[in-house]
Amino acid sequence: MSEPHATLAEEAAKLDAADELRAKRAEFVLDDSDSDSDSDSDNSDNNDNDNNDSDADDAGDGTVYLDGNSLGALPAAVPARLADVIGREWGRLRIRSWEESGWWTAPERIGDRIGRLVGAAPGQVVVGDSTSVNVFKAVVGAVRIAQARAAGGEEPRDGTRAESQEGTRAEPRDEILVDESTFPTDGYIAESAARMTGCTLRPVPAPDIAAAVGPRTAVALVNHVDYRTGRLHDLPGTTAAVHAAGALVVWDLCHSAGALPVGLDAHGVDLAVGCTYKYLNGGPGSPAYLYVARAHQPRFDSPLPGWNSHADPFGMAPAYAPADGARRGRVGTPDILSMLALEAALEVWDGVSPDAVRAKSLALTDFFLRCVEAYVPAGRVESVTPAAHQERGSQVALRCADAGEVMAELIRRGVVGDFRRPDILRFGFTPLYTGFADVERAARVLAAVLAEAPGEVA
Ligand SMILES: Cc1ncc(COP(=O)(O)O)c(C=O)c1O
Ligand SMILES: Nc1c(O)cccc1C(=O)C[C@H](N)C(=O)O
Repeated sequence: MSEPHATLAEEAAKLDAADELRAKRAEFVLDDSDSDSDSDSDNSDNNDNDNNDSDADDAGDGTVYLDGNSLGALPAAVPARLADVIGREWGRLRIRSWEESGWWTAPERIGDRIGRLVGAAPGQVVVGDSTSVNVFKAVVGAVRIAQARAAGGEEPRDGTRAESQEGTRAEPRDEILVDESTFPTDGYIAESAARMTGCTLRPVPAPDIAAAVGPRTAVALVNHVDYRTGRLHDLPGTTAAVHAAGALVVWDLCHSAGALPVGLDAHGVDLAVGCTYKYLNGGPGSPAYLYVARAHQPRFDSPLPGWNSHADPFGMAPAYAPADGARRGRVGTPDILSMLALEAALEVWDGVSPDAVRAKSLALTDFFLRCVEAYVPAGRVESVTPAAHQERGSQVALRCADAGEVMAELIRRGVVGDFRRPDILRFGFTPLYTGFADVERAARVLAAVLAEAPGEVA
C-alpha cells in the first residue's frame, strides 16, 4: 500500500532534523532567487537537458539541485578566496606567488587533501589536468609497469610470481580490460593506449572483470560507480582478483569520490583517477587527480613527462629525469585559478568523515526510491540503480521512454537532475547539501509531471 504524501513529508522533516550533516548546507550557495534570468547553466546541450531552470520559481520554493553528480554546487568560501588569489596573489605578488603563495606545491598539497577522502596516505595523489588526460597517464603507466615486470620476471605487489612456471618466462602482458559500460572518454583513451602499447582492448562488464582477467592481462580499467545506472562496482574484490592474475588495476573514481569511502590504500589499488567537479564541488572544469600507489611510484613511467614532473624542473636540462613521488604524475604548469578554487572548495570537508557521507547518501537514495514508489504510478518508471546498498553509488537512475521531455519539465518546475539518452532520468544526491525534504519534493514533482504526460516504461 502506498505511503501518503503527508506521512513522507513529515518523515522528511524528522530525518532533516536528525541529520548530522545538516549544517553543511549553509556552506554552499544554493539559493538561486537573485540569479540572472539569462543564466542557463543547466540548459547546455552538453548537459543533455533541454530546458531552463530560471523558471524554477514556478514551483514556488526554489530549486532542488540533484545534479551534483555532474557539476557540484558552489561552496560559499570560493568567491572570496578566488578574489584574493586574483587581486593579491596574482595582482600584487605576481611571479613571487609561485613560492610565497604556495602555487608551485599546490598540486601535491591539494592532492593530499583529496587523498584523505579516497583513503590514500599523503604523497600519492597529485592534482592537475583533466580526468581524460589522467586516464591516459594511468593506463599507459600501468601497462608499462606490467610489461616491465613480465619481461623481468619480477614479483608483483601481492607476492604472486610473474612467471607462469618456475624458471619459465611469463607470457607477454598485452591485454587491457575495460568495463564495457564505461564513461566514453575512458574507453576512447584505453583504445588509444592499447594501440600505443601493443595491447588489445577487451571490453568486459565490470562485474565480470574478476573472472575475465588472465595471464596476458596487463591492466584493467574500471569505473567505481557507473555514470548511467549508479551501480557501485566491487573495488576490493575486483582489485584482489586482478592482482591474483598478476595484473594492475586503474579505478576511475569520478562518481564515487566525495560520495562514499573508497579505501585506495586499504584495498591495495594500483592507480586511480577522478574529477573534482562532481561530489568534490571544485567548479566547472576544475582539475582532476591521479593516484599512483607508493609502491609503484619508482617505476611509474609517465607517457607525458613534462617539465613539471622533472626531478629538477628549473635545471632546464635537455634530458628527462623523473621526480620522485606524486610529482612524477605532473605534466605542465598547473591551472592555478581552478586549482585554488578547488582548494577552497575542499574546506567544506573539514571535520566530515566519508563514512558519515555514505550513511546519509544511502539514506537519501533509499528515501527517494520509497517516495517514487509511493507517488509514481506503478510501472511508469523503472529504477536501473541496484537496490542493494553494496551495489549503489549516490545517484538514482530511472528509466522511462519519454525521459527527455520529463526531465525538461522537471527542470522547469525547479527539480534539476539530468537526462542521459535515450531514456534515463538521473538524480544525484550530494549528502553535504541535499536534504530529505528536497528528496520528497523531487519525487512529488516527478509524480505530477509523469501524471500529466502518461507514457510507457522504455
Ligand atoms: C566516469 C567519468 N570519467 C571521466 C569523465 C570525464 O572526464 P574529463 O574531466 O576529462 O571531462 C566523466 C565525466 O565527465 C566521468 O563521469
Ligand atoms: N564534464 C561535463 C561537462 O564538461 C559538461 C556536461 C557534463 C559533464 C559531466 O561531467 C558529465 C558526467 N561525467 C556524466 O556522468 O554524465
